[in-house]
Amino acid sequence: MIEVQSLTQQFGETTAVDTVSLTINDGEFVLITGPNGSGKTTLVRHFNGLRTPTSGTVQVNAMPVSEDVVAARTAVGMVFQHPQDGFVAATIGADVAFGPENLGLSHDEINRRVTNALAAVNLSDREPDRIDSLSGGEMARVGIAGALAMEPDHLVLDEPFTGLDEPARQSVLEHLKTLSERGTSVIVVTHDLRDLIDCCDRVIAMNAGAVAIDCPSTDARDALSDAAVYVPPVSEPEGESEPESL
Ligand SMILES: Nc1ncnc2c1ncn2[C@@H]1O[C@H](COP(=O)(O)OP(=O)(O)OP(=O)(O)O)[C@@H](O)[C@H]1O
Repeated sequence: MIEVQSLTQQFGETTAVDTVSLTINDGEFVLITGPNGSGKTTLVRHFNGLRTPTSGTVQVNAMPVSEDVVAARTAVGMVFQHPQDGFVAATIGADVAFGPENLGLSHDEINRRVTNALAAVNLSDREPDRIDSLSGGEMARVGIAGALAMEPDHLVLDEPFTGLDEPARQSVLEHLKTLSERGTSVIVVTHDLRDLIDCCDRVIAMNAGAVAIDCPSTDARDALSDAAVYVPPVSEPEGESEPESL
């Protein structure tokens, strides 16, 4: 469980996160949406201690993040945009294996995790390929695979679908649904609600650092439409979405 209590993050005059309290239960699939600059990324960076709160607390699995950042980083996997900044190895296979290797797992277990993670992002059998030969979308998929291979209790993905083609998007989405059904909390920060809204359990919309909407996914279309957030229909082709506003 991730519990956020009265979390505030100030950057100079800017209040990026404003007194946010929320709980994310094990196995919940949560979308966090909202306009640019509404505080989504700053909020989720607190889930594994990448930021220090101005005030308030975050607890992961009942342990304050500030008291055990290592435990929080083990429990909460993060996938950010620009994964190339975090690559540590020359090939896809070596990079995805790097995290599990550091957990001291057996060779067979590492292989199992790498194989599953690469299958989830449609990169099966690409272990030997050099990272520096990949396209942007392929790099994004390797970044996701690296986090999946860690099999964290909670998985946070910030705009994970940017640059992914539709088969890769569907494959990752299916994998995230399965993870959540098996008890992993999945938290996706996105502007691209499309079919995600029908796959998740809950939608949180932020505005000006605060939680503006927090509702079950079944109520989300009405709630977001009342708040003037544009939700494209499921069948709408890519590229025809209008920007959302809140
Ligand atoms: N390191 C920082 N230093 C100063 N201001 C920051 C920093 N990080 C974020 N901010 C500010 O905090 C506010 C919230 O930013 P944040 O990136 O959390 O929003 P977001 O909802 O994730 O936006 P986007 O949809 O554009 O990714 C913005 O006004 C941003 O400029």
